[in-house]
Amino acid sequence: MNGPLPVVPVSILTGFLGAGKTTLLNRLLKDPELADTAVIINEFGDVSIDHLLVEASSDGVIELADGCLCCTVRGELVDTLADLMDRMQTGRINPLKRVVIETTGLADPAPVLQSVLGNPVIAQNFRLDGVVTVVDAVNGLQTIASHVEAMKQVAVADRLVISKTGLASNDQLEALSEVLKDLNPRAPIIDGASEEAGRADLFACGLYDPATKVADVGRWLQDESGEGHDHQDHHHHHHHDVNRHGSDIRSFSIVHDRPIEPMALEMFIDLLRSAHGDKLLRMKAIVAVADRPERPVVLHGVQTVFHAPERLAAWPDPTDRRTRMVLITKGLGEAFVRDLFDAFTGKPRVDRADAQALTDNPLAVPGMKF
Ligand SMILES: Nc1nc2c(ncn2[C@@H]2O[C@H](COP(=O)(O)OP(=O)(O)OP(=O)(O)O)[C@@H](O)[C@H]2O)c(=O)[nH]1
Repeated sequence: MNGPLPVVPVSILTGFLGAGKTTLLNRLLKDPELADTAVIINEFGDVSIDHLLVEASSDGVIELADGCLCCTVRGELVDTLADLMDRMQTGRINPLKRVVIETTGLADPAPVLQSVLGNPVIAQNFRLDGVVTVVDAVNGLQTIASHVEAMKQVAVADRLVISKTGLASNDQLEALSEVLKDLNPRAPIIDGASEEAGRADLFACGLYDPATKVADVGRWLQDESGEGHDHQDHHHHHHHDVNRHGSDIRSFSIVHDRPIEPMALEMFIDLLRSAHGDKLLRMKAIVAVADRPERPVVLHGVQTVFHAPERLAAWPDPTDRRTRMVLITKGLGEAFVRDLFDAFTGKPRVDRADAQALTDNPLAVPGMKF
């Protein structure tokens, strides 16, 4: 038999909704240095899209679906790490050089860190080596000011990567850097567009040390280490984990099985963005568009910013060509968005306005002008 396996470094990739975690990860995974890396991704919502968009060979990506890593799925993370160790020990997988955990954008990082730092079994086999936090240059300031999770993600980081620098002004970048330095004076700030951000050693930060962070970090970790924490309470209630993040935050999805007319899609997105963008924390979709249904379009909305749509060459899973849309909203109800979608995609209901009525009468929906 072989001797004990070396302790595997675990890195955490975090950052608020839509900051650019998956984009950065996809870039990093091209570095051959990350060949023997297991990636654990976690997303909100009952419809999975992320795993379709991470460009790694599928056996390296483990998905923890449905729920947020800092809440319901925390136990699942510990089980997954234990299972990886078991598979290495029994030779079913090659020894891993590293594990990368990509958290959901709403994750409070403290319980995630505590899962690795504070669990005695996990700590025997894994060590926390690097928390990398992605901050969006356009929305970052606003997001840190309004979401405590985003602020904590910055404070716990070993390295801060600013994404979307090309979309922001110098003033925006300077103001953001000031805030980042206040919250986390020791973490280097790296331009996401730089070569440095794309190299595997971004993740290699050395053993995680809360003492190098602002004093609050130690306290957050301490708070999470107690047993009987109310995370358990969320276990049996689908969607309830979202409530940890504020009672007006909702995650829901829309699935549609017929291709959507390009114009209808554009109007739906336009209206959602212009009238309700501030309430739309995140929108992610893979869409069958009627002009070329065999080549789906991927859409990303992050607050009022909608990124350029991307046409995929083919469906990631050819057996499932349904349009899938995941939304995370704050103060914007599921029924409202669903009705709007139905109105534009030609599923009128007897008691509700259909698309024609909506476009004939711009006052029918506030803010709509075509
Ligand atoms: N222009 C530009 N766009 C970016 C950059 N990074 C990410 N994006 C875009 O931002 C959108 C969201 O990026 P993702 O990588 O999916 O963000 P995420 O943090 O993984 O999102 P969640 O998992 O939903 O929290 C996508 O449309 C990306 O193409 C960047 O550096 N520049």
